[in-house]
Amino acid sequence: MSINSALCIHQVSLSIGDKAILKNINFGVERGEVLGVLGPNGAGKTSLLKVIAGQKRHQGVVNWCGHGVADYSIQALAREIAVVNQLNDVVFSVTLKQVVRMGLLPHKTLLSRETATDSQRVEDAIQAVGLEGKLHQEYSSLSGGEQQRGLIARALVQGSPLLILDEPVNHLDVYYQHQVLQLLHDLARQLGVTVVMSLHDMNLASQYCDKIALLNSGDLIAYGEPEPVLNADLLTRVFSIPCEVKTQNGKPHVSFTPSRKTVLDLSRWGK
Ligand SMILES: Nc1ncnc2c1ncn2[C@@H]1O[C@H](COP(=O)(O)OP(=O)(O)OP(=O)(O)O)[C@@H](O)[C@H]1O
Repeated sequence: MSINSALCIHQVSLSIGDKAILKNINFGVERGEVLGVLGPNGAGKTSLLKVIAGQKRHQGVVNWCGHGVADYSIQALAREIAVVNQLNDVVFSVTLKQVVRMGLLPHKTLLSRETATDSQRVEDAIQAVGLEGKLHQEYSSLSGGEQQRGLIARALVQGSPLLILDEPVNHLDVYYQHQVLQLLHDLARQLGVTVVMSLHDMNLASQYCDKIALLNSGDLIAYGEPEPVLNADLLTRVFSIPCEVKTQNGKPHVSFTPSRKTVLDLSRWGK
């Protein structure tokens, strides 16, 4: 990890009450890299993304391009960092186009009007995520996967050089999982956008991420390229399920082989 990395996470810790959520995390991400944050439920993935996005008070340093995220004004931070949270951040009655248009706000003043170029940018982003037929549909009536793609379109419109996404493919079918991850990968490669996202699917992470951060109970267990991090012994230990890793198309491919025994006690639910 370099202290000079575009995104530098240095000795970052987060506690809530007496619970340590993140423990002395250190890594760096370069411009145009795609980082996948992996780990079991409760490992601290969302908390880490919120810390990086400047949404949670923490100990230690989070620098983006040499400046602490806490030092940016709210509008300057929104120009630098676009965030796609897990679904639920649009609660009022608006169309898809209006939601995506919100991505323009960090670039506008109170009095500035939307230009033809702005409008085209919004429509292009909606097209990029395959929702051009839904422009005027009420956002809340879209399916979970369509809403997710709408939020990604909003982040595209925002045009920030750092893109943070919490489980961006969670609600997507297999076709759109690959479409969205390929789009994020292309943004990184072609426009130099730095992408940081949490994922649960290790094989998607292996295919689309340059680096992987593996968290467990708030600790950074491993960090680096997919091959050393997606290691069978390590994953078996972290996820408590036997696991095998083979190489497919030059990338690690992970298969878990769970035992059929359940740890949940169903005896009280019988007749
Ligand atoms: N406000 C809070 N108060 C108490 N505990 C919290 C709070 N926010 C998060 N936590 C705890 O911090 C831990 C990490 O939560 P986080 O949401 O970051 O995990 P995650 O890795 O994203 O999990 P998941 O895969 O289930 O989404 C969890 O044990 C969670 O219960």
